[in-house]
Amino acid sequence: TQTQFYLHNAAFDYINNLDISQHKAVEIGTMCVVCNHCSAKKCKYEPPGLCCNNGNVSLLSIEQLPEPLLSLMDGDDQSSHFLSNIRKYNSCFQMTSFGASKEVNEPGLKIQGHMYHRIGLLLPVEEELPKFVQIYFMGDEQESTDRRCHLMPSVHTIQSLQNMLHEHNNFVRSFKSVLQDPELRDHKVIIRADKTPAGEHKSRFNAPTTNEVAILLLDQDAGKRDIILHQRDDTHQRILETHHSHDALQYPIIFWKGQDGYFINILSLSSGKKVTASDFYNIMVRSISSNHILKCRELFHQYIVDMNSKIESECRGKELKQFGLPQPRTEKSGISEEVLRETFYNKEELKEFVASNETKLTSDQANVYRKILDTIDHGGFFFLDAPGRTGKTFVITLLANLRSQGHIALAVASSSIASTLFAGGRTARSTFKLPLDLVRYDSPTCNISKGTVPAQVLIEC
Ligand SMILES: Nc1ncnc2c1ncn2[C@@H]1O[C@H](COP(=O)(O)OP(=O)(O)OP(=O)(O)O)[C@@H](O)[C@H]1O
Repeated sequence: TQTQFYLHNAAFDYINNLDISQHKAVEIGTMCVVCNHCSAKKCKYEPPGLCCNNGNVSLLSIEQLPEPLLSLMDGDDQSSHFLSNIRKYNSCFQMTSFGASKEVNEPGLKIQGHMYHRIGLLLPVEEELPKFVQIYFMGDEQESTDRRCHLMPSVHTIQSLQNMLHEHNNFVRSFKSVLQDPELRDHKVIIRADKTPAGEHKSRFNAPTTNEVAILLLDQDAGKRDIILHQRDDTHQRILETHHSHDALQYPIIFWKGQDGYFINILSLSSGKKVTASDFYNIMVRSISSNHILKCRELFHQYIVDMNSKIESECRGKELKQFGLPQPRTEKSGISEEVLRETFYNKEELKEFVASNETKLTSDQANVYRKILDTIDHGGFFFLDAPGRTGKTFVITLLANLRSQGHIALAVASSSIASTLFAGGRTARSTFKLPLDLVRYDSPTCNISKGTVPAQVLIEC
């Protein structure tokens, strides 16, 4: 049936309009299991250690929201309007831009490729309207509200959220103090990617604390992963997903205080091992009544997609076994890349090719072809010589017959150009590791050691 066929290689060939959960072999189910340690919600078959690693990772308790956010999340008159438009409200206050390498033009949040966030200048360049973080520093409170109301025309809510962030958000407060100091106006501001709070050792905690947020260093040397904000130069910087300030700069409605998100050096309290992004965010979305992230509707969806991309980017370069996936077959497991290269032909296609071309052989060609094939089992040497354009290459390509039966047939030629005549063709020099500096050796030998994979390939061919 279509669904049986569909699951084969489904992860590599995603089809948007097929509902994979309908397949009888797929059970996603509801998130009906709650972890005893961290209260994270999980699906039935997710392992116990998936969230907090059986209590080994713990995050700080969630602080109560300040007003007006508390009422807006918890059902005052404005609440339903706010929650229905929460992504728009967040965009009014986000300090970084949100982008993807490919956007899909469909309703809802649909993107493809990599997601990224960029941050620009603290102050707008001349004749440009302030945007993102610049709106916080427009000078006049009313002007900032008006600018934000272009995006979300709800003056009262915008104004009260703006006041809340000016009062509570560590980034806004820190940036403001830099901008207000005339002596610092031409300095760049660095938000360090790796930091240890003054007087503390980083292994003391396994969750970032709010009072270490927004460490701003002026005009020091910046590392590759640091965020640099210029006040004057017209530059935009892409923020790495694994920077601790990434989440707070993009989601001020969720991280109203500028709290840290995941960063790559968080250590587990008990084991001292590094906490992964996946551990961190599984606990972030834990089910406890005070967890306002779960109430953020579309903003929560965006956040989940964004954090998933962060987890994926952290996974790049790791081994499959770390995710419980089967390892590719390697040299140690008996089949190496070299053997795979010589056996990875589509046998059915080759059989068709051979069947349709064998019948075309002239009697002389067929004679040569049969003689070579008959010698395969006990070995032999042949030198095929005939006038040009009489079909020597044609006969040799028909030795695809061997590959169609799963045998190894190495196609080698003396030059690279000649080797392109054959499928899988390589130069004799590289295939047999022929020594090039014949002058220096009395009896030069090929550099293929016994018991190695190249030797195995030659033995099998
Ligand atoms: N029996 C055959 N039936 C159909 N086409 C053939 C046959 N033998 C050879 N050809 C075609 O004739 C052309 C020349 O053949 P091929 O390139 O194999 O000759 P060659 O002897 O290798 O030439 P050269 O010595 O110049 O390299 C090719 O297009 C090939 O497909």
